[in-house]
Amino acid sequence: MQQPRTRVKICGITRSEDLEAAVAVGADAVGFVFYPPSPRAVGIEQAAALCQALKPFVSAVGLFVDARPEEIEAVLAQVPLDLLQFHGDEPPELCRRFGRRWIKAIRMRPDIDLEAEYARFVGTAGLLLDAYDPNRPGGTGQRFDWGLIPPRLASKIILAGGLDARNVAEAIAQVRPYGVDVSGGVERAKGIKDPERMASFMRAVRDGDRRRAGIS
Ligand SMILES: O=C(O)c1ccccc1N[C@@H]1O[C@H](COP(=O)(O)O)[C@@H](O)[C@H]1O
Repeated sequence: MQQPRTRVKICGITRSEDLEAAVAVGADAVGFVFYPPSPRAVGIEQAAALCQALKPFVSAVGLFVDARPEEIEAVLAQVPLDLLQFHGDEPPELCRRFGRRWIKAIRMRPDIDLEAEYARFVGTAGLLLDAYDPNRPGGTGQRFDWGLIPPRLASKIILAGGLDARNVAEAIAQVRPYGVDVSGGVERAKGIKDPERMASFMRAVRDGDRRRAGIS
């Protein structure tokens, strides 16, 4: 079998130079946060302009947190998103109604039954797992217990939550996820990415891929 390549999304892009740097280091996807309380939030016109600069074969992901359907439609009318990321308490019916591919974020707590969540969100392209924080819906820079992930689901999982260049190789070797998603771990300030941190993160991901393939 081919050596697996863990897909990488760099989330919370707000500036064209950060988008270019993310693509240059090999990100498979970039994320735009349409959640106004976030320090990484972007407006519709800003995101549309950023997407124009996106190279082929790199996906644009739109992140929403319990947005109203008309707010999501307004974004979709102007921003060419490839994938929707639902990071709140959206029910499956809402996730499915836009005719776009989507992923559902699950905030991990010890009592979560991930098999049941995967069965509930029929049609999802994957489950994005993030740390649970009672006060913030995501982007907290916190990790969760990776041991809560059933190995059977690994190929459906996009691992997130407190990842950075120091821990992502171990995360990949242990969880063997389809992809990883990072925001705070590659920033120098909220919403401002650091090219060096993005490059080290990508190197660490490839290191994790070698470890998961048993090549070290
Ligand atoms: O980035 C944000 O501000 C954000 C706000 C609300 C929900 C999710 C958000 N980001 C997502 O959070 C995870 C983990 O981020 P971090 O690497 O721990 O900083 C990631 O999936 C982002 O897409």
